[in-house]
Formats: sequence, structure tokens, C-alpha cells
Amino acid sequence: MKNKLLFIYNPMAGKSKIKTWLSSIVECFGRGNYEIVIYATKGKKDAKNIVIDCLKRDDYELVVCSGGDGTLNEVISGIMELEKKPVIGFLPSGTTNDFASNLKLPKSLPKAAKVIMHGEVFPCDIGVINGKYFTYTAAFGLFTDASYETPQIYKNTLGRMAYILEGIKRLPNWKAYHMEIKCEDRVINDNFIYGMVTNSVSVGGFKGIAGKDVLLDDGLFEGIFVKMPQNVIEFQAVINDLLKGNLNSDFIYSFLVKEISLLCEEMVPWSLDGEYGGEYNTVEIKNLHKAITIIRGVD
Ligand SMILES: Nc1ncnc2c1ncn2[C@@H]1O[C@H](COP(=O)(O)OP(=O)(O)OP(=O)(O)O)[C@@H](O)[C@H]1O
Repeated sequence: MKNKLLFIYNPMAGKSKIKTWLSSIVECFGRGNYEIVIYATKGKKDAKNIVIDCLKRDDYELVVCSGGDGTLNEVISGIMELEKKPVIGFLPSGTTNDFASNLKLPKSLPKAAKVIMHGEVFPCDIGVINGKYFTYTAAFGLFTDASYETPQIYKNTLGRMAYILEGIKRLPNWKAYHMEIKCEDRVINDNFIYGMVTNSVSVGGFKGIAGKDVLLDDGLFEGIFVKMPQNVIEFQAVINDLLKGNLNSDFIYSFLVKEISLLCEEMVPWSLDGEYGGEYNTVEIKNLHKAITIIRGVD
């Protein structure tokens, strides 16, 4: 009997390049001797609902999703609600594809499909923030709303430049949040313009932002919190440090976290894997060690 593969793709992700390669990808999965069930998503939460519906009805060994980090987040959120968790394959066809850089996947979709058929299955950490899952990043502050407020039509036409332009619009309005951060026995009180808890070598399309040694299965996230700079020169220095992955800066707190809580006097909007993740004044984040299994390329 053939093993079952559920293939979910977002036809609108990135520049819709999945449409060009659909037939080659399905042929590749067929050669892997799978019986394939295919769904195209129609909008928000669709990928999550498809995963839950299909996997409650039938046994699937492999769930492959194609889209951006938002689609992957929805698929993982669905799988986390199920007792029996299938292996996940990711075909990155989104705009920035941050998480894909951790999986050593080729840029070409048919080649990435081959990796899914022959790659290495490994257990990967994910995060949970106030009951919502994230694959590689939970963030607040400067630029983070650009990740979910950039209109899809601009992403389809301009690609990653759409995010950069949307981010530039926000430069004149930096807002600081006064927060108390608790992590193990450490308590920090300060004004922050940006913060993220991440498990990725690339965030917002910028590589090295969380340092050079990011491990996906060590039970730890990198926590990075940027203090409010006092003037434009300091601000520019902080941005340069972040882009170069130089976390040894007077304005940046950076440390490894398994669990962390943040308390703010006001509601703070969060972005989870580049999508809107809700507003909170109290946040609890935990690393769920090796909670999913996903396929990655081998060197
Ligand atoms: N058919 C569809 N039309 C419009 N939006 C969709 C459709 N299917 C899914 N979506 C929504 O599109 C959003 C973004 O998708 P996704 O992350 O896959 O692509 P992207 O935003 O282009 O890529 P990236 O996250 O890398 O920037 C998700 O919130 C998803 O729910």
C-alpha cells in the first residue's frame, strides 16, 4: 500500500511561482511512491483547517506545504493540535522565506521537492506565545508590523523590496515600550524599540541577525531586545549592529532563552513568523523542544 502525502500550497505566496512548477513537484512526489492529496489555500487559516480536517479523517505520513513562513506557521499550528504528528516538508515559495534558510533547501522548487523525498528528517523546536505557535520568530516593535501590513499585491510584484519600502515608511516613528523582562533569574527593566525571540539564522530576509550559531533543536531561542537610542546616530549604529549580527552592543540585550515573560503597561502588537500575532501586555514564551519533525537538506 502506498504512503499518503498531503500537499497544501498557497497559490498567492511570493510571486506565485509555485504555479509554474506544480506539475514537476507532483511528479516528483509520485516517483517517491506516494498517494497524493492536493489543496490550494483560499485565505487566512485555510492551511491550518485543511491539515486538521484531513489528518483527523485519514493517516498521512507526510504533509508538504508550499508558501511563505505564514503558510508554514498555519500548517504547524494545525499539526500541533493533533496527537499523531506527521513529518513536515516545506517548499519555500514566499517572499522572504526566512525559515527555509535553516533547512538547507535549494531555491529551485523542483530541487527542493527532491530534497523532501530524500532529505533528513530531524526533530525541531518551535515556540509558543500565549497559546499561539511560532516556527522561528516572535517579535514586537520597529518594522515588525511591516511584515504583516505589506499588501500581498506589492509582495507579488516587488518581492522582498515591498517589505523594505514598507519598513522605510516606519523609520521616522520609533516607539519605545517600557517593559519588565524576566528570564530565569534575570530581571530587566528598560525602554525597548524592538524585541524578538527567534530560532532562525535569517529574520526579515537578513541573515546573521540572531548571531552565527543558531541551533534548531537545542531547546533554546535567541532573545534579542533593543533599547531606545537617544539620537539618530545611535539609532543608525544599532541598526548596523543588528544587520551585521553584532550583538555585543551597548544598546542590545541578547541571551539564550528557554522560557521568558514580558510585562508592559500598554498593549503591544506582536508578529509571529511575519504574520500578525495579536496584542498583549503580558506575554509568556516557551520553547517546545523537538515538538515537530521536519525534512531538511544534507550538506
Ligand atoms: N489564496 C489565497 N489568497 C490570498 N491570501 C492567501 C491565500 N491563501 C493563503 N493566504 C494567506 O496569505 C498569507 C501569507 O502567506 P505566506 O506567508 O504563505 O506568503 P508571503 O506572505 O508571500 O510570504 P512571506 O511570509 O515569506 O513573506 C497567510 O496569512 C495566508 O493565510
